[in-house]
Amino acid sequence: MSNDIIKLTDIDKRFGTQTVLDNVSFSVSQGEIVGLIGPSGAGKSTIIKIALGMEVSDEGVATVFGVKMPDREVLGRMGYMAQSDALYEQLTAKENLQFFAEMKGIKKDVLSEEIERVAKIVDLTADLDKYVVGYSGGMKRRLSLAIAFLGNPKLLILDEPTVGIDPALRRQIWTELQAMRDQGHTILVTTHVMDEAELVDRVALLLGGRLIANDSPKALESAYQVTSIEDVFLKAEGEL
Ligand SMILES: Nc1ncnc2c1ncn2[C@@H]1O[C@H](COP(=O)(O)OP(=O)(O)OP(=O)(O)O)[C@@H](O)[C@H]1O
Repeated sequence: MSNDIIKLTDIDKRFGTQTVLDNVSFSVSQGEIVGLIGPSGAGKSTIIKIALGMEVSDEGVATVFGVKMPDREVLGRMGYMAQSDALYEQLTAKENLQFFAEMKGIKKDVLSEEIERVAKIVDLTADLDKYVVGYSGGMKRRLSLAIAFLGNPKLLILDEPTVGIDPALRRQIWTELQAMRDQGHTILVTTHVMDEAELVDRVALLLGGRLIANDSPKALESAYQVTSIEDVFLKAEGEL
């Protein structure tokens, strides 16, 4: 059996006359962190939405855990963090976590413990009783991330999870993502932060609607004869 957790095959996506994805095939295997990078508007969020079944491709097939998307049961098995926060601003952070935990079917007897666990990862323990309307942008991002972590899902799909988060906490979050990976979890993450792209197992570089590179950071740096993913990105962009 294949160990592809996410598998996109021959995906084309158009919005009106604009081709956003052009014959993109892409997979994420069990136990790896894949970083999806590319300039703004390259189609990263669209790939994620197609994997989740939130957008329908014009051509091609998207499966997650071997099941064609969208599928309610599969969605319940993953943690997803969208690019814009979908939070209840008039509730406290703890109430938001309680609500999403119940939606995920987390049992009442472990609820408090689970909320404490995810809040700690994103350093929100002291702010759990505050109303989200008073949260800063970075705090809202952290709360969204904590929601994605609820239930310790086997698959995490994170669209720009660290925007607005300060460097020390970003590092802490990446350490956690790598620990999850080491326990066999699978993570697909988009990022604009190039030093984060150095921390993934595989970088998928999207340019002009096509997947133009898909390899480990070290292999890409060597293929492009540069010393950082940022330079891979710049060189690839210049070559297009
Ligand atoms: N629902 C939609 N209707 C029309 N055009 C869309 C829609 N969604 C995305 N697009 C267009 O598709 C292209 C890719 O968008 P997408 O959000 O996937 O890019 P991205 O790589 O995630 O960008 P960013 O890094 O800025 O988040 C953009 O040109 C965007 O304007």
